[in-house]
Amino acid sequence: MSEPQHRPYRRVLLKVSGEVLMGDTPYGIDTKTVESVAEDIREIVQSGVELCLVIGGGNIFRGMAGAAKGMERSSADYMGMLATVMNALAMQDALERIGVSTRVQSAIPMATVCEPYIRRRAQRHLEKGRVVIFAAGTGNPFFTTDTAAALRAAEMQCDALFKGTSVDGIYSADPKKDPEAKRYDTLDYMDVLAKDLRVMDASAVALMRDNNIPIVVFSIKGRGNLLNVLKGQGTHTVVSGVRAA
Ligand SMILES: Nc1ncnc2c1ncn2[C@@H]1O[C@H](COP(=O)(O)OP(=O)(O)OP(=O)(O)O)[C@@H](O)[C@H]1O
Ligand SMILES: O=c1ccn([C@@H]2O[C@H](COP(=O)(O)O)[C@@H](O)[C@H]2O)c(=O)[nH]1
Repeated sequence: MSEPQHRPYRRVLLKVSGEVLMGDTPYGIDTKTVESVAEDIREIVQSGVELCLVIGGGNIFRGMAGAAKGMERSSADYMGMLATVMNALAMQDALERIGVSTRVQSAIPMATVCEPYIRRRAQRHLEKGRVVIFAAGTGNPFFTTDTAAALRAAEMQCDALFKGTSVDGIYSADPKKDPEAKRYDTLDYMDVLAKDLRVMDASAVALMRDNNIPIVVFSIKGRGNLLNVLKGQGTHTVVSGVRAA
């Protein structure tokens, strides 16, 4: 497999898997894990990268899980979106405690808690060096935070979408289920879609393909991984329009 190509990124959207924020606990927010991710984020903000964040909600609630137990899907999805607001506030708190200036913007307006999502305002925050945390996904049920991350990455004209998750890249099959699965260094958008490699929603991958924004999948579990991957080092998979040789 070829070495991943490094290109400098000026503005990045980082999607953090909600499940990672559980740390070793079975549910919810592990403060130490949130603090560790916050330290990683501070490092890359200090390196001059403009950073926005989308955090999943899988550590608290997923709409599909509620629907599987008989809930109306839309109501369950709104609960999932509210879960992402809790994660966003936890991350904001951890970042501000270590001196990183942040704003939370929610796709579901909640005026007493955070700003509503306003695209031009978010861009201004980024220009000023603030980390913008986009909460409540897209604000619509039947979507996921992967799609929200892709949507905001396109709106913010990001140079890359980083997906920080619990696996260190995209494999030929789910590595948690298939120990024989092989990791790719690079992939074309179409490969991910055609091979049905389910590390990220197909709608998110298609949106990134249409806007020619590379996706970088890496494990955010190890301290320092984010900066390494940003430098083009460490283990990760880059998805772009460039097919591997
Ligand atoms: N081909 C594949 N390569 C790598 N990972 C895969 C693949 N197929 C499925 N996966 C799974 O995808 C998951 C990565 O997605 P993640 O858990 O971050 O989901 P998410 O829904 O975005 O996050 P959350 O809901 O926790 O916020 C990993 O747990 C991994 O086991
Ligand atoms: O745009 C969106 C984003 C999310 N949801 C709901 O939230 C949960 C948690 O998000 P994950 O991406 O699974 O971490 C998701 O399962 C949906 O129920 C949504 O409805 N719309």
